[in-house]
Amino acid sequence: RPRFDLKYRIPPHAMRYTLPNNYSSQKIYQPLVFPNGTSQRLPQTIIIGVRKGGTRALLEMLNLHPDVTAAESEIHFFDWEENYAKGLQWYGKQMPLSYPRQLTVEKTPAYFTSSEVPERIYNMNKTTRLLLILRDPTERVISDYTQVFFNRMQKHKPFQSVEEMLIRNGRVNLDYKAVNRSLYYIHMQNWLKYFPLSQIHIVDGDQLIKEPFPEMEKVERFLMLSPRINASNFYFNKTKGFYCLRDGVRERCLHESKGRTHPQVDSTVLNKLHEFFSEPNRKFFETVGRTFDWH
Ligand SMILES: Nc1ncnc2c1ncn2[C@@H]1O[C@H](COP(=O)(O)OS(=O)(=O)O)[C@@H](OP(=O)(O)O)[C@H]1O
Repeated sequence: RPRFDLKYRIPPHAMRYTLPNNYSSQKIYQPLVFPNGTSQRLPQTIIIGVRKGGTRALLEMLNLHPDVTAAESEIHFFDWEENYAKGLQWYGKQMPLSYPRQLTVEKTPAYFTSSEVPERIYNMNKTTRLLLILRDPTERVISDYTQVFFNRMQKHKPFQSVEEMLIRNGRVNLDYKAVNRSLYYIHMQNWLKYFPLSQIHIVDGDQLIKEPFPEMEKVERFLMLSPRINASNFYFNKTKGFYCLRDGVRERCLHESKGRTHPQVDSTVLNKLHEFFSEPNRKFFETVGRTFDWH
């Protein structure tokens, strides 16, 4: 066995003097291996966001691959202090059982915009392959608004119109978190302090809506998975207005909270948003060396 494996068998207090300065006891994770070879492995790939980018669709589509297992719910390990404090053992226990040949993936859309997360993922495993799904920033803001609007409406809480939220004193309201989340280049810079661009695959969320298969082929290639996802895994459902998934005989669409009708937004407000995002978008394209078909 390679020598470094030893570190997983020696208790941390006994290793104090041989460990590097930046060592964190959180690095130790020992999953229980069942007789059939399955265990709850830490994710080798993480869908880091963006919120409302299409993270659920991406996770479910990736999960069609036989060599992928996905954590069902959003774990919020790296962005919620109370979870992070529970350590890697806790994180590992949130993962599905997998065979050694399988990749484990989790998605928490808030990771992308949480400044402390890149370093924490790096500390867990600097070879983690990151998936980032992005959508036209203006569309994303409106989707974000729509989600909060629905939640508040369901709870019979008051809500403001999208225009009131977006515009303050005639300008785009930077205090509105949804606007900040769409400033992709700012958040991307945090990730690039820890991960090379080659380790972050950006999925075009607008394309994933229109034509999921080619986007998923790119994801397979990035993750070095054999090409097992097929065009026949997707079919367009007219009632839903989106592609749904076919896995053998099983057909299913995403939950009704995915693909909601957005409110009609005043055209001057929309134009202001498009104008507002044009410079941040340009900076983002420059940062990642790639352009997207955004307004
Ligand atoms: N196939 C398919 N079916 C349904 N919805 C799809 C699909 N592909 C992408 N999308 C888009 O995913 C958007 C929701 O994004 P997320 O899953 O990232 O949202 S969340 O942050 O987890 O709440 C969701 O945003 P809204 O349209 O605003 O509801 C969808 O546009």
